[in-house]
Amino acid sequence: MASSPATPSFSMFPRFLSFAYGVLIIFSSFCHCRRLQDSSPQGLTLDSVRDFLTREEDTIVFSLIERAKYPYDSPTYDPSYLHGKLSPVELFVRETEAVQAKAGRYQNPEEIPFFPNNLPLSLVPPYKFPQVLYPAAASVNVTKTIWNLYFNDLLLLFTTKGNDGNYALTAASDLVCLQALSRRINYGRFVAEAKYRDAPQDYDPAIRAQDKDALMKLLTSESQEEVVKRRVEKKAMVFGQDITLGKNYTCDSNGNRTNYKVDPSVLYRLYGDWVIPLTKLVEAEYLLHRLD
Ligand SMILES: O=C(O)C(=O)C[C@]1(C(=O)O)C=C[C@@H](O)C=C1
Repeated sequence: MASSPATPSFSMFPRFLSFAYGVLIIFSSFCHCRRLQDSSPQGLTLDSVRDFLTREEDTIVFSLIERAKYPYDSPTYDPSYLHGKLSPVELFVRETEAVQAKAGRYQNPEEIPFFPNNLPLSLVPPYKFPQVLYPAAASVNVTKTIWNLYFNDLLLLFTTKGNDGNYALTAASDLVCLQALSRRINYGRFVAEAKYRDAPQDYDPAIRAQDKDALMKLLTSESQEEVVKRRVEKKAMVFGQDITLGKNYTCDSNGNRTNYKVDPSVLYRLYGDWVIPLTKLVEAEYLLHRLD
């Protein structure tokens, strides 16, 4: 029996709907990709990367304040304590990084593990983080230096002597400090990329000559460094003071409070001697590969 003229167009309707839906999906994902492509180059400016570094200061200051709740707790750093090759802190960091890798932490190019070998794959669906770094330079990092610096020098400057048995808590606090420092310092890759995009003509000759000293000079802003050191010292004063309802805090002869949880001068020194120089080193090493 011949079908009525209305029947074929009715049966086409679901196919038309799925076709329209398909077009809509393709169009919306195209718009999404365009947004990512559009936003990344414009979003990466010297102001935006400096905003990121400023916000990271809060995380660093708070993480040191948290670690300072516990004494040094030397068994945390002693491999013989576990009768093996790893100290409790190294065991803690390796195991935590494995869990965080599964949860997708290292999909974000801002995050770099301390022990990248043999990490499990992420179990979460990939997220399209904007890829703003130059691929040949993106893997530059100084995590090993940060690790050694933290345990050999920094920790002793802001923890009290002693042992209260809280080794898991000290190791957990150490990892938060390490991750905050690493994120800040290795963000030098993004700072360098922003500076390079601003004025490639200034950097290209030094990159071609592989002249690290010249790059260091170009990257340095002494006035900005002073602002950063003073601000982080002030944050240590504000975040690390005891909050009381009465005026029962201790003061020095100038009337300044003295009972901070982490000595603000340690923060000034940490930034002046290590954080800023290492960030600059990352910036320079990144740029050395910017034309590879
Ligand atoms: O803000 C910049 O221009 C940076 O490169 C960052 C930074 C820093 O680590 O805080 C590093 C080098 C400059 O001399 C000033 C500051």
